[in-house]
Amino acid sequence: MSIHVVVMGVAGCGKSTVAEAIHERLGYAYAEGDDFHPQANIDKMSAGIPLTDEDRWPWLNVINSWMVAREALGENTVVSSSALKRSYREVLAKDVPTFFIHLNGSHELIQQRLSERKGHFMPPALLPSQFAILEPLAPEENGVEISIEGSVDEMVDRAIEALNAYAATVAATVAAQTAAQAA
Ligand SMILES: Nc1ncnc2c1ncn2[C@@H]1O[C@H](COP(=O)(O)OP(=O)(O)OP(=O)(O)O)[C@@H](O)[C@H]1O
Ligand SMILES: O=C(O)[C@H](O)[C@@H](O)[C@H](O)[C@H](O)CO
Repeated sequence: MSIHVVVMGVAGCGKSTVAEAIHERLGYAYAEGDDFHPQANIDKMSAGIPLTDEDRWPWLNVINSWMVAREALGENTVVSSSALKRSYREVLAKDVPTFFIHLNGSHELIQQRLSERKGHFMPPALLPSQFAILEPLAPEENGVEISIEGSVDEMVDRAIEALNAYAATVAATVAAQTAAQAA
């Protein structure tokens, strides 16, 4: 069983930064979730208009298909995707065991990081609309919430520590299944 990670949270929380670090440090196949948006979605956000559920379903399904294809190849994956609502996460995790890492921080901190970022289509003015629909992970969902406070290295270390703990539980489950089959 492969491991599939979605790094989630509102725009500018650090998803790409953390997902790239997981790719670099652990070798998981990596995709930038924004690259799967149809051009119409990018145009809409660039114009300062929040996406609707209808805008997001096709995008979420394409990301899910990407993960399902890699699961079939036995690859581990990491992808950045805001995954703001539980219903979105259910689409992402369809037919593939998915671990969510929610990067959480204050509106003020993320607004500040967004306003300092250069060359990205997402206007900082859309941040309130992202927080307005954000549904944090429920206890029964497969994932963890980590703080984005501090340096990039501190944030990445927290994410990798959480992922390693999850990977250990997956390895233990696989070992137990193998032992049961051999018995
Ligand atoms: N811990 C941190 N300390 C300082 N700056 C950070 C930290 N984490 C991320 N940043 C910076 O904040 C900005 C947003 O990070 P990033 O682009 O990774 O977020 P994102 O969630 O992928 O954004 P989007 O959803 O818009 O694609 C970037 O300029 C990044 O370099
Ligand atoms: O669901 C959404 O509204 C979008 O995915 C946004 O979150 C952006 O794509 C991303 O965060 C880039 O800033």
